[in-house]
Amino acid sequence: MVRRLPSQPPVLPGFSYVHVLGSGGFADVFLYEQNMPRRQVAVKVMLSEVVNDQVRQMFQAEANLMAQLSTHPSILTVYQASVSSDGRPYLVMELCSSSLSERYRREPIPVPEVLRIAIKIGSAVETAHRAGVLHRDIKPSNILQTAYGHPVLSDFGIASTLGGQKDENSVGLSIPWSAPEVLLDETPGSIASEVWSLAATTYSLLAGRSPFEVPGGANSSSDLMGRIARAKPQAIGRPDVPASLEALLRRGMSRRPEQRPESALEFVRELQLVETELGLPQTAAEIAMDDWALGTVADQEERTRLRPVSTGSAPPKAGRRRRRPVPSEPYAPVGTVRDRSAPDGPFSRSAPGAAGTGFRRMAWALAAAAALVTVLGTVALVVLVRAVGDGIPVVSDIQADVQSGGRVEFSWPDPGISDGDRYQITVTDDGVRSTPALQSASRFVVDTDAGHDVCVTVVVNRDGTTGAASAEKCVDVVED
Ligand SMILES: Nc1ncnc2c1ncn2[C@@H]1O[C@H](COP(=O)(O)OP(=O)(O)OP(=O)(O)O)[C@@H](O)[C@H]1O
Repeated sequence: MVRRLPSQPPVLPGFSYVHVLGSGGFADVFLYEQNMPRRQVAVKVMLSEVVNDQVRQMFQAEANLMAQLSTHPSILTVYQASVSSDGRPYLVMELCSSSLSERYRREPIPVPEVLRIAIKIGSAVETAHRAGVLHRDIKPSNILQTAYGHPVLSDFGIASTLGGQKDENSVGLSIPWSAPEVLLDETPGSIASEVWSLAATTYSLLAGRSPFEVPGGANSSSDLMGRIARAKPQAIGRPDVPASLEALLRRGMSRRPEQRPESALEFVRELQLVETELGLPQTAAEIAMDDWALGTVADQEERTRLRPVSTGSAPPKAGRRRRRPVPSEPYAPVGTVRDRSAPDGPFSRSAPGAAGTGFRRMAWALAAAAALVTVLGTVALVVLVRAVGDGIPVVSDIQADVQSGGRVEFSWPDPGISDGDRYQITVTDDGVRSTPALQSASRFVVDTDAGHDVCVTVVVNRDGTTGAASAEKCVDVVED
C-alpha cells in the first residue's frame, strides 16, 4: 500500500500543534496541546478531499453519538468536535498510547489479556447496540490503549458514515474483519455482523494475524473475501488457547448470522465462561442500560439503527467508572475480611466497624436508603421469580476468601443443580453493580482494590428462569 503524506494540520484556536500521530483512510490524527485546561490531546482531522456538505452533516451527527457513547469506560473519550477555519471537521479526543494493531503482529498477547480486552470491547459494542448504534468497523487498529493501559474502542460510526467515500485501499484494510454478508453487500451492517467482527478481532489478537490470512500465501482482497465466504478459519495454532475459545470464535465467524452468538453480550458471556474455565477472575461486562447513561444529545434520527436490539432480560445498571489502576507498592490488600453477610440478605447487614468518620457514616446512611429502595424493588421481583422459579435450588452458605492483590474468592456448596443449570452471580464492588455473570462452577473470583467492599449474590438460572437469590455475601477488603 502506498502511504500518503499527512495533510496540513489546521490552525485551531486554543490548541497548539505538536506533531503527527498517524494517518488513516479518511483522516489524519495529530497531537496538539490544549491551552486550557493544559493537556495533550489527539485531534482527528478529516481530509479535505472527502469533505462535502452531506459528509459534514453526518460527521456532526456521529460526533454527537460518539460523545454520548464515550462515557463508556471502553469507548474512546471525545472532548469536543468542530470544523476548522479551512472547512475540515475535526474531533478532539483523549490521547492514547498505542493501538493494538501495532502490537498483535509483533508479539503474542497472553490469552488472559486477550479475553479481558475482548470482554471490555464487547461490552462497549453491546452498549452502543442498545443505543441503536452500529460501529461497522471493529478491528484491532480501532482498539487503542489509554495512558492507563485500558483498551478503548475508537472510530465510532465515523467510518460507517464515510463508507461510500473511502478509497480502495482503506476499504481493503477492513476486509479481514468484515462479515461475509457485509462484503457481499447483503447488509450494510447488523448486530450479527458486529459479532462476526468481534470474533475476528479476538482471533487476530490471539493468532497474530487476521483469521483468513494465510501466512506467506496469497492474501489479496479477493483471496480474503473468498475464504471469508467459505468461513473456515485456520486453527489459531497456540497451545494455550483452549478448545472452547477456538470453537466460540469459529461460531462467531459462522457464514450464517443465525449460527453466531445472538448479541455482543452473549459473546461476552461466553468469553467470561472461558475465563472461569481457565481459573481466571471474570472481567466485568460494563453495559449502560439507563437512558440517562446514554444521554439524549443526539436525535433518534441521527442513530444508525438498522434493526431493533433485542435486550432479553435487561441486566441491572452497570458501573461506568474507569477502574483505578492497581497500585504496585507498598499498598497490598490482604486477607483481613470483615464479613457482613447474613442469612436474610441486605436487611440484616450491619455497618462495618471501620466506618468511623462522619462522611463514611453519611455514605452508609445513603447506602442504607438505597438498599431499602433496592430491597423494595427486589421484593416485587422475588415474588415474580418465586412464581416461575419453584423447584430451582437456592444457593446458601457462600464463603469468601480474601487473598493478596485484592483478589476475593467466593465459593459455595452445590445446592443440587442439574445439567444445564447455571449460577448467575451479581457482584457489587463499592456500590457499583456489574452485569450478572453466568457459569457452572461454584467458585467466583473478584479482583478489587483495598478499601472496597464487595458483595455477591448468587441465583440458579435454569433455562432462563431464575430461582430465589442467595443471601448477599459481603466482605470489606482492608489494607494490611
Ligand atoms: N486518540 C488517539 N491517540 C493516539 N493515536 C491515535 C488516536 N486516534 C488515532 N490514533 C492513531 O492515528 C492513526 C490513524 O488513525 P485513524 O483512526 O484515522 O485510522 P485507522 O483506524 O488506522 O484506519 P481507518 O481510516 O481505516 O479507520 C492510527 O495509527 C492510530 O493509532
